[in-house]
Amino acid sequence: MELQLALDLVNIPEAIELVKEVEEHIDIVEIGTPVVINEGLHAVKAVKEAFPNLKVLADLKIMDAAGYEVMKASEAGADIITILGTAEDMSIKGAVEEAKKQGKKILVDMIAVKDLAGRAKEVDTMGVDYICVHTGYDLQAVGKNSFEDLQTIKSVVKNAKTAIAGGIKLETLPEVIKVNPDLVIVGGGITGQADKKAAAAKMQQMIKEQTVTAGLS
Ligand SMILES: O=C(CO)[C@H](O)[C@H](O)COP(=O)(O)O
Repeated sequence: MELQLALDLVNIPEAIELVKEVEEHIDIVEIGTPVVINEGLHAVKAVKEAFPNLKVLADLKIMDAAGYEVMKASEAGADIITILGTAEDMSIKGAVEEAKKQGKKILVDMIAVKDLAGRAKEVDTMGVDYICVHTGYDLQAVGKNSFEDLQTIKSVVKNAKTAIAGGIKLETLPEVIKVNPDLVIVGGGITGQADKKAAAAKMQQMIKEQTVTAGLS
């Protein structure tokens, strides 16, 4: 099980400072959609250059022109690129094809997918690397989370790795990791803490303990 730090509300220098604090406790840095909107793919390039040993995920939430956008993110140094589960099958297949050409990975974000089990089964046949349940900020604001959705995809996904994002905090992490996703994505649960390093370290420790308990190490 891996830990991904999501950076959504920072500029490039702030992103680099933040990652410096927690780099030893995370596996993947996400350049969040708002950062890409504000800074462009320069943010992906700058973070990858500053931390070549960390994987960088570009949260483009691609909806169309997938092959081209995967190519541009790959050129900027992204290791993993996101596409929406609500995109056309042809777009998802195009993203996978380009990612394979570039030696990169595709994460499908299932935000706003209505038939989660059905769509997860379909997407799982398309060669994607990760399928991620996600409660976005707008639904977090009304008290929603993706914990049950994680169980749903765990029961139907046979090929891809599973991931979860959206409002995960230290207090709710145990509920998440007991379902054994392959990837846990945390933004505000680390970046909103006064001691970010301690929060990331604690989360990493809890994930490692669960991975050993489940015999997945
Ligand atoms: O993709 C995102 C928002 O669309 C966020 O990066 C993701 O939800 C993780 O951040 P947080 O833990 O703060 O919810």
